[in-house]
Amino acid sequence: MITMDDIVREGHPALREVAEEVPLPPTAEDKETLQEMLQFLKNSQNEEVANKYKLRAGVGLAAPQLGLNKRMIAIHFYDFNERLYSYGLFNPKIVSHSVEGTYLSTGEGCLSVDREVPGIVPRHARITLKAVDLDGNEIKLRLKGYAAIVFQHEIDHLNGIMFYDHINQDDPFKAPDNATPAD
Ligand SMILES: O=C(O)C[C@@H](Cc1ccccc1)[C@H](O)SCc1ccccc1
Ligand code: NI
Repeated sequence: MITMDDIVREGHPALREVAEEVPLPPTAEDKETLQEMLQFLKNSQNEEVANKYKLRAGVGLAAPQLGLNKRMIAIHFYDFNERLYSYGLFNPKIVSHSVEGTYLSTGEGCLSVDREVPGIVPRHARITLKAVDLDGNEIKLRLKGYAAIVFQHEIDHLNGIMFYDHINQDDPFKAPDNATPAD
């Protein structure tokens, strides 16, 4: 099972690389890895398992955070309306996005960052994403609000981008133009 020991921390080169497309159909190994990434998120949100294995809660995980240069992400969370988002995705791609922006008023964190980095992280308010899921199906997702933020955070990891790269260094808590908070 994946534990925090498997998650690389800032400074590791994998977090600053552009990850490679995964050849499809996926190998059994790539499929197994993505399934383990999804299981990690479920484990991290289960109090008993998280305490036993000292897991930090996570709603998303990208393969580069395991030191793997592969375009794979796992997502697992319930949004504010209790809708479950649970996906293992190969080669996710944002195909369109809104001009309007959004952000979490409390900022963002990252399982690969063992420190608080305060500040607003501007994100697209709505995105349309295409990917291949664990069953090999091509899927298209239209996302907004918190869900859009989580998927953008993970897809950033595939492009070597960390959440704090987006924070306005001159005024970290300045609300971005044309943006409304998601929370
Ligand atoms: O490091 C990661 O990629 C996982 C992040 C994803 C994330 C953080 C902030 C905003 C959107 C996505 C972890 O989930 S950080 C810990 C966490 C746990 C529960 C809720 C929000 C953040
Ligand atoms: Ni992260």
